[in-house]
Amino acid sequence: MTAHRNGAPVLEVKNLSIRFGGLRAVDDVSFTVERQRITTVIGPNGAGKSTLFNLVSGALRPRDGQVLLEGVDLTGAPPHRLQRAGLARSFQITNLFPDLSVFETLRLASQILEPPLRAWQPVRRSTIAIARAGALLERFDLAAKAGHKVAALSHGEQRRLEIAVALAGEPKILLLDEPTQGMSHGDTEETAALIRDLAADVTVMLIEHDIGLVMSLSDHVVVMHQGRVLAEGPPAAVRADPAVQTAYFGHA
Ligand SMILES: Nc1ncnc2c1ncn2[C@@H]1O[C@H](COP(=O)(O)OP(=O)(O)OP(=O)(O)O)[C@@H](O)[C@H]1O
Repeated sequence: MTAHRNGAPVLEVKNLSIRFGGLRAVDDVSFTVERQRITTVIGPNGAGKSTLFNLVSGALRPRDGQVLLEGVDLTGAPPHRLQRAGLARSFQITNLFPDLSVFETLRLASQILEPPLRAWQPVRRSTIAIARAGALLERFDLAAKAGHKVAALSHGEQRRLEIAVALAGEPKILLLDEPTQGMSHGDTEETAALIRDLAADVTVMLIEHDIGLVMSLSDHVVVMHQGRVLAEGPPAAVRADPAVQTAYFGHA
């Protein structure tokens, strides 16, 4: 399977829908994520952004619609299968193990690159995973912290490590759920630069509330409102859209 299989986009979401009781949390949502572009999903609280991410990453099964990764229908596939197929997700809530070292965290995350029959061999022989962990330490400027426990890292370093963990398996698409949430201004700027840098290697799709960041970071913006796609397009065009002004910014 080549990276450019059939020339299909990295991710296609077609008519995706889910209901919680009577609530149409995601309602007939369709859009395309093109390769090596940063696509951002925005929308007011409760618009359905997290639910959409849960559907795309396999945490929830849709009632209707399809999720295609490079043209392959993976609708309803469990998260581990989507991960093997090249979809990685980094969570809003820090989900690192505080007592593991930074290096061990990255080596474990890179274990997916080892051939399946070698996955359970003694870890010192996991040469691919060890090499990948070393490269990630350099890339994410964490080499000086390799032996430190995750708990000893600053908030910004932990977020960098989370992104490194998500990239460890060399995914085709990386989903980031509010990557700058709770960060100081300095850490936000640093993370934005990191995401821009990442986009050269991997397609990025994110949920982000910081509208300044959305405007400066995104190639494509999808605006959700009440479970539906209200508008999509380049950031400036979306921001100027009167329907978006009303629904999202609270004025026309
Ligand atoms: N498991 C669930 N059961 C019932 N209702 C849910 C569930 N998950 C989400 N919802 C509801 O679905 C709607 C969409 O929620 P969702 O979390 O996807 O919105 P969001 O755009 O991510 O919001 P926020 O910006 O506040 O995170 C909301 O009304 C929410 O209360």
